[in-house]
Amino acid sequence: MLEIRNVTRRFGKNVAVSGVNLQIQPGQMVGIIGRSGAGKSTLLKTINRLIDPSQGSIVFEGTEVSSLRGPALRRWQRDCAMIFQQFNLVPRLDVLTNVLLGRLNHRSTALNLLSIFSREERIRAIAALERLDIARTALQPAGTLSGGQQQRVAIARALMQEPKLILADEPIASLDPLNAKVVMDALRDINLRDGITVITNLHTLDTARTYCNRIIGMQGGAVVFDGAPEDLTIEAVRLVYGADADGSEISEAITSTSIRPVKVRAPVSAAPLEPAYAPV
Ligand SMILES: Nc1ncnc2c1ncn2[C@@H]1O[C@H](COP(=O)(O)OP(=O)(O)OP(=O)(O)O)[C@@H](O)[C@H]1O
Repeated sequence: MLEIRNVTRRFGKNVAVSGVNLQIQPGQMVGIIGRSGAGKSTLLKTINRLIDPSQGSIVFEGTEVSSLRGPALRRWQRDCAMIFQQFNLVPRLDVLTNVLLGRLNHRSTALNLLSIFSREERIRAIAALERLDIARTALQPAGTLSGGQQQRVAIARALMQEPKLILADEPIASLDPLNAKVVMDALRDINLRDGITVITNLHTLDTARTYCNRIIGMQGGAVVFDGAPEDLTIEAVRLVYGADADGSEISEAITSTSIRPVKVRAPVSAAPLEPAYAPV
């Protein structure tokens, strides 16, 4: 179990995450929603220790990960794979090598310096690519792939880490609806078949409702909603997102980052990943 105990993170005077307490059971698929600046990314990054909490602690299976250093911290970051909106691949390296980079924290520094990967590691990397239906791209430079394919490479790289947790920071925010569905389906498959806990920031409510069995809503750095998708009533949504400044209805395709809502044309439930937003 992952426990976030009274975690606060400040940047100067700005409180990005404020007194967050959460317990996340193994195997959950958790969606974090909230407006831009609500603290979603900061919370995920404190779990992975890309950012350290200013106060509070994070405990995983009885180990306080918020105080780990050196090799123990690297082992935690291996157990806790991270997927980013912008994929974070090495564009000039081929896809297979990008996936193999997921093994780095499993190996000695010498092997890493020599970039020597075993036959078994290569077979596993190809199997991960096959699972995500992109094995045919294995020898292409990662930068030549579409956004959806690159995100699938990033997921294959995460799988190579053999993680206990996958943290995904707006994994579909840069993708078109079809690729967004492919990526979310892949994360759900990993969650269901491998039992890996997935915690993902999402910028649309309908995606959170469709894929997650628990939704956490953040507002001003604090958790203001924590429950099942069916408990996310319109009142709860208003609590998370606040009342719309222009008085327009909050839509299921409400966004948190670089995209802003426009007047919605049709009930979104009919088309879960249909975008009802326009690029800024
Ligand atoms: N490295 C940083 N230095 C200073 N302030 C930061 C830093 N990272 C985040 N913040 C601030 O912390 C607050 C929360 O940011 P965060 O990125 O966690 O929000 P978010 O909910 O993920 O937003 P978005 O959906 O836009 O990514 C914001 O006010 C942001 O400006």
